[in-house]
Amino acid sequence: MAKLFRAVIMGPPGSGKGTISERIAQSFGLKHLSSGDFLRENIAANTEAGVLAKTYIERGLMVPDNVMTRLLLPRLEEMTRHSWLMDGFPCTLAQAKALNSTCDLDLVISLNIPYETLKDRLSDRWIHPASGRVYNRGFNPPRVQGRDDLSGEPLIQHDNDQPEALVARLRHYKDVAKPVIDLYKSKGILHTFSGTETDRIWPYINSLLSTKIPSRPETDTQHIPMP
Ligand SMILES: Nc1ncnc2c1ncn2[C@H]1C[C@H](O)[C@@H](COP(=O)(O)OP(=O)(O)OP(=O)(O)O)O1
Ligand SMILES: Nc1nc2c(ncn2[C@@H]2O[C@H](COP(=O)(O)OP(=O)(O)O)[C@@H](O)[C@H]2O)c(=O)[nH]1
Repeated sequence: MAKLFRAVIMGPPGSGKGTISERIAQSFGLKHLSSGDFLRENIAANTEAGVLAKTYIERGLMVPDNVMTRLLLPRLEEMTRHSWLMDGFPCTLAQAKALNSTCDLDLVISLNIPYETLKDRLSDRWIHPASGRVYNRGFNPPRVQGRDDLSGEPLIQHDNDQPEALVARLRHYKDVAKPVIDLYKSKGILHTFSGTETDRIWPYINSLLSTKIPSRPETDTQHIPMP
């Protein structure tokens, strides 16, 4: 079996983690795991962790580390046959240490995007709340304005994506992410990408991953029978 590949993508809100994760998943056959998606699934299924997490998310707060690790680590432990890319976790040092005790990461991508760019993107981010799919009127507009492409349901904007909330969110990100970034730097697995446009950053990420993942993982490869 091809060697499994485990990666994490980090960056402030609006840096393009979700957008780039989708491209990586498509190009390299990794499973895109998202902490936000796990939380939404657990909230929808009314699990114990989901009910607890909801009380924090509704107040615009981060979910406590012990709830996040209780929720995510068992899911990762189950993924013994898959290569994956995790988006949104770890975001604190405690989460990173817990992840470290579960698996060895091959690579960490950190996105470094200027404040003005984040502000512009997030003030125009439209979200389909049930799925977490995101749109941006300039960059990837929905086919029908204000509606999700797949379900046709209405899109919403989050108050905390608006500029008034962004400075505090970014300050919080910088404070909690710094020790995580330092940890991955010391392990020699951190790769930082800077820029204002996803389309210009993507080729660099693509070529880095091409050197690390020689072929699509076996589990995702289609076997075409010989004629
Ligand atoms: N690793 C985590 N630790 C604690 N709370 C988390 C974590 N990941 C997600 N959450 C919480 C806080 C978020 O408000 C909520 C939804 O997450 P997510 O869908 O990633 O949206 P977000 O809009 O806050 O992130 P971003 O702006 O970076 O995309 O879940
Ligand atoms: N204008 C513009 N918008 C982008 C670009 N890359 C991503 N976006 C949009 O910016 C917003 C934030 O991207 P997202 O992937 O959700 O970032 P995340 O918060 O780090 O997961 C979304 O509305 C994306 O559609 C870009 O290069 N230019």
